[in-house]
Amino acid sequence: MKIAVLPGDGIGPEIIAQARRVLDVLRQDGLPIELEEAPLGGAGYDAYGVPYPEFTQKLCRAADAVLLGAVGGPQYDTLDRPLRPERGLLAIRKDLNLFANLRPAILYPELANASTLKPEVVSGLDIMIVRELTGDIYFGQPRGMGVNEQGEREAFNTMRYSESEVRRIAHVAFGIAMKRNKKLCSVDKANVLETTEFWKEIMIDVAREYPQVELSHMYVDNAAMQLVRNPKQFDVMVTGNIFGDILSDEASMLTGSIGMLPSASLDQNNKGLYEPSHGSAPDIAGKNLANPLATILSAAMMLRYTFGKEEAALRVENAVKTVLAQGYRTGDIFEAGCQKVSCSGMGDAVVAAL
Ligand SMILES: NC(=O)c1ccc[n+]([C@@H]2O[C@H](COP(=O)([O-])OP(=O)(O)OC[C@H]3O[C@@H](n4cnc5c(N)ncnc54)[C@H](O)[C@@H]3O)[C@@H](O)[C@H]2O)c1
Ligand SMILES: CC(C)[C@H](C(=O)O)[C@@H](O)C(=O)O
Ligand SMILES: [Mg+2]
Repeated sequence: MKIAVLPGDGIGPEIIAQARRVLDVLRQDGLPIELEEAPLGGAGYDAYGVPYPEFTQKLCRAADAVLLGAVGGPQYDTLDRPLRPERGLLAIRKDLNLFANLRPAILYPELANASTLKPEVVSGLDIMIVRELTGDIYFGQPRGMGVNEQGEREAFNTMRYSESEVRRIAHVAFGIAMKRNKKLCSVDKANVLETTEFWKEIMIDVAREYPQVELSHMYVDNAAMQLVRNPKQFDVMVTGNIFGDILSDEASMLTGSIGMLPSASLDQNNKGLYEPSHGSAPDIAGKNLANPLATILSAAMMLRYTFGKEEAALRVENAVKTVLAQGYRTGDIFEAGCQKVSCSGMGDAVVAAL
């Protein structure tokens, strides 16, 4: 089980350290886990002058899976655009063809009060957001900044999807829906954007191969509203890169915190990159305050999706449930009556629960 570990920037190294401790326990108990670290993002720029250095590329291409902390930080925001940390993240996703991003928003019952919604609206929440990750306005050409025909400065990006890109993510989403409750909601803006009208058309076409799945469609603005009105109407949601980015951050708060939302980014063969959905949290970086659970839960997703180690994945997820039931909380999910712990303190608790 060859895992490339990319701590990245900001809180990245702190949360990755805790996930590594979890993997160390599993290794001691017999899983043949091999970990090797490399820099990505700002750390890549600092070490090699580019956000996705060749050293990192080689390691990640040779690995079975990649575990990533987060990238980015204000100190890098003034770099030339291609050198910015976030470009390193986009580059590795494209390089490894990680087109299917799974972001499960699950409410642990102990965190019902941490959710921004009333407990009765979110209790039992379990949504899987399937986000297309290597297309859309993130990658569409042309893009850039320049001067238009009138001599005025302008900037542009292109929302673009090919048929094969939409078909393959549709199959992933329908496949997941088949294993769950056979309900899939495709989120688009087909009333305005050709790209997503096309998306919707292809979703309807692929649906013919999955007659047991009930496919519905929703405009993204309504979906954003419905997620905070009545989120339990959703089971699996499938959407494009930018809508999925935004809706998954929104959904994270239904579960109590962005620090609880893991993710898997998969290629056609379940090789994957696993990372929390949040960023490098510069406001709390270096203070041992970050919630490491999204990263630890991402490691559990890695055990499940890339390595097929369902039992080990459940063991990690159950350890997370245990520490929440024991009352351990980092600041982002803290409530009166619970025990406040640091990032490493949460790691201690998870290791003890394992
Ligand atoms: N996948 C990634 O690596 C990724 C994702 C999102 C943003 N970013 C980058 O991260 C930097 C900061 O972005 P941002 O501030 O918009 O988003 P962010 O997710 O880093 O932070 C948003 C808020 O959530 C809090 N937060 C995030 N993760 C947390 C955790 N584990 N525990 C407790 N609190 C947590 C932060 O303290 C902050 O208040 C930017 O450079 C951005 O581009 C990277
Ligand atoms: C940092 C950024 C490139 C990234 C994205 O937009 O995909 C992040 O917000 C995420 O959700 O993983
Ligand atoms: Mg995001």
